[in-house]
Amino acid sequence: MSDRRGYSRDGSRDSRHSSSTNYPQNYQSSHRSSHDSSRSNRWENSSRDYHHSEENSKKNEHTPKTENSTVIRVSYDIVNCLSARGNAKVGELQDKSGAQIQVIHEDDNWVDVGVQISGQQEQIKLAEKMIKELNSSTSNSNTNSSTPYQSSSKGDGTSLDDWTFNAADSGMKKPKWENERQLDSERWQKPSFEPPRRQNHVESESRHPQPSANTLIVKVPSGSVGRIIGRGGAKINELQDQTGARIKILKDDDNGTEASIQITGDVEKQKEAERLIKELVSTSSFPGSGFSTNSSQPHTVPDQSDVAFVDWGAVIRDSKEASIRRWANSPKICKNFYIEDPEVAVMSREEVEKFRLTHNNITISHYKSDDTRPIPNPVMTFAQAFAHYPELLEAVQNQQFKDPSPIQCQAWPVLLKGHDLIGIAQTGTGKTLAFLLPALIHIEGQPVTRSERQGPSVLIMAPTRELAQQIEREVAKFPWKGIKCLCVYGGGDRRQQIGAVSAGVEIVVATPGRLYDLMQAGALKTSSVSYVVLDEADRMLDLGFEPQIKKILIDVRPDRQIIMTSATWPEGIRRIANEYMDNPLQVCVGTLDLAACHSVTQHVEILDEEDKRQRLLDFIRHLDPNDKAIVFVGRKLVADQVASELSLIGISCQCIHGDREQIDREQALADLRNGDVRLLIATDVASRGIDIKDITHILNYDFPRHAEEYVHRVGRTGRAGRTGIAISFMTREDWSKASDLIDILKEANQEVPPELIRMAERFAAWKERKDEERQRNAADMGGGGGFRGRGGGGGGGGRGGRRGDRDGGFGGGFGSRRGGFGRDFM
Ligand SMILES: Nc1ncnc2c1ncn2[C@@H]1O[C@H](COP(=O)(O)OP(=O)(O)OP(=O)(O)O)[C@@H](O)[C@H]1O
Repeated sequence: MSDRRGYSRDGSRDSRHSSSTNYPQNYQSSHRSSHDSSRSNRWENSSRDYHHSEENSKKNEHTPKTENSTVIRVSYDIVNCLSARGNAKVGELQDKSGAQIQVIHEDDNWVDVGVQISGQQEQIKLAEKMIKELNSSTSNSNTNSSTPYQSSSKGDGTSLDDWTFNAADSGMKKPKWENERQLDSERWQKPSFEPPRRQNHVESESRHPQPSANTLIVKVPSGSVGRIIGRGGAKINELQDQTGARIKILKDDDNGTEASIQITGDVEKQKEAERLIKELVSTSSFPGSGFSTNSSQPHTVPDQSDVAFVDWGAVIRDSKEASIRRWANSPKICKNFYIEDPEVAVMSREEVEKFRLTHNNITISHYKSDDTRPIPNPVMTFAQAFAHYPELLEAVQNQQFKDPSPIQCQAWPVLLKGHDLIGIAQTGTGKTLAFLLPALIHIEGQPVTRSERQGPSVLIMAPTRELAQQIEREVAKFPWKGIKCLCVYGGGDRRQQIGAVSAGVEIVVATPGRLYDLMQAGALKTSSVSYVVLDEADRMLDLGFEPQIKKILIDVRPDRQIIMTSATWPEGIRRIANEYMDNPLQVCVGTLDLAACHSVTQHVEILDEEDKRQRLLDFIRHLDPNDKAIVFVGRKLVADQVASELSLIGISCQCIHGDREQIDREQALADLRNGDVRLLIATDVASRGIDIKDITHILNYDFPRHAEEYVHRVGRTGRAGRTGIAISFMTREDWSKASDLIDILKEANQEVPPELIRMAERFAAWKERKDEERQRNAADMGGGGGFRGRGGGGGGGGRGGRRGDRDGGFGGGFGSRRGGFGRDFM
């Protein structure tokens, strides 16, 4: 009988292995994660626990636990706390409670925020209790602060100290290897529910003011508080980063018209923060945005009429001029190396349009409307781009590529002409080579000889170590003129990296954090850098690298050439483009909407959480021995659990996530690349850029939090013109993501399961009901205006132009994607 849930290579479901209960040979060895004895102990221990948990699950067979979901409403203070440091607290609470916790950001609600908790009843209860504790720890520190936490379910008042015991007593699975972790990490120590470090710091300062930590209290209209906090705390974090002061929302006044903002730090920082807050409040559409200050320190704070508003336009102009002055005496650089091939030059307009259309609809446009420079025609062959660099052409031809990919056809003329470029093309379509070959020519063509330069000429920034290493590997495929490339990333040997930089390299590929670190230490000089690439720029912003990127770019000469590439182009990244690029040309292949690679067949399965494990086994069972698959999960803990459980039943696999040692992460990818294992369990640390050509299947075991991540995960298969299959498990907790997924499936002409459509409809109806309820509540409160009133003009800001930025949609996780969202889940 056919197993209707099997998938064949061409994407159709088949029954090839339905009668077999054995796993393919390749999946029968043990889990290859061990490089040291402690780790192998860990897997041995987990083996015992796995069997133990199997016994438990057998015992529980007749008392199935149902997945539930509840939504509680919490204040922005709590959300700040939850989402700070890349949602560290959410990850921690999820790990501890076993529940899924998701903040539901609503566009037009500045009053409070819904937090959805899903899982087993006891998990929900536990998570709720912990959030509640979090709430009280936050509100305790906010003297006189009211407690805006409301919950639809009751807490029993058990203290957190009890929780450690409750977790064990509740029968929650806690394998031995996790206990082992308890010894060397704080993860399983008695839970501490302090707010993240920065907030903590504020609190301790406010309780015990120190001479250097001055405190300034600023009054603002209550209705403007939401704007100061920003979505998920994004604005307040930005203000803190920008000024160095610590900012805390204290409370409403008695009649709810004013709120107090506490600013801590030295006087200059306070003033700067106050000025920015004032500007923010004054530019809001809140009527009568009064503003008052009251400081515990002797410095006088002018009232509103005395404070001059900052002309940011002028500030930016000044800073640009200062930068030009700073670099005025630097040697000239050359950016235009383009000699247009005669065949390309004579292409008629119609021919150019036809070529672009038939090459996956290449579009190219000026990014800024007042830019009128001519747009170069695309090249059609490698020779048309590189005939003047025969050795480079030979290196390309050695790769046996048939033709340039569409992004390469159009990007090469643009980059060789010296323009800045925004390059958006589907996953696996050769974006790396698109920026790399012009980079090599740029390095070689500078007037200052390589030996006279003060450091590298090309900086390539990438969001993850693995992607940085992959780019380095791609560079190595094109040896030319002895150009050297170095990859630096956090987790690598810093001293060795410094030594290698000092020895002289032309290209540095780096993650922004380590790059900035080396620059700060004076080990890496950027005075000769004239070509900068931000690869997967949107992801770098998600991971909170924006401050480092900005600081790095300040230290690079302003007339440099900049390239940004990605398969997805959310709103946040446009800001960086506007700020740092010089009239870029934007090349887009395919649609600018989120689009998965069309050579991937996409399937969606709607199931219950508890059925996932079985379906995973079915999936593995139906793989061919030559297939290779990545199974994406949402959390590091789940990655470990799945990998260990598979290994225990004889299925060989590797595992990669952000908590693993760098050497293990590298080994995991190497094993998959070499075919030593054919199955990789991964978090989103592997969702971008990883280029392993023969990956045939992607399984989204946990559905991703953002539409962009869906597109990138799916893009690990079907690369460079191959085909692939992606299967996504969705549970009802993922209902907020259904609509965006439908759009992506439709765009790629994929089958849309009716169940998915119903899921999207149910979510839309729920959202509409909630909106109406909120409107009714606001009307009952007399139109808002108080702290808890509607913020008026503040709503809607920051909505991405891309679907993936929709809150309540894919972004239904934490809307604040800055400040390191992804990191703790990777
Ligand atoms: N013109 C080409 N023809 C065939 N293969 C190519 C061509 N250019 C690059 N490749 C290969 O295609 C693979 C994917 O390229 P690359 O990693 O640059 O894709 P990408 O667009 O950056 O994908 P992602 O968005 O997933 O990072 C690489 O192995 C690369 O060597």
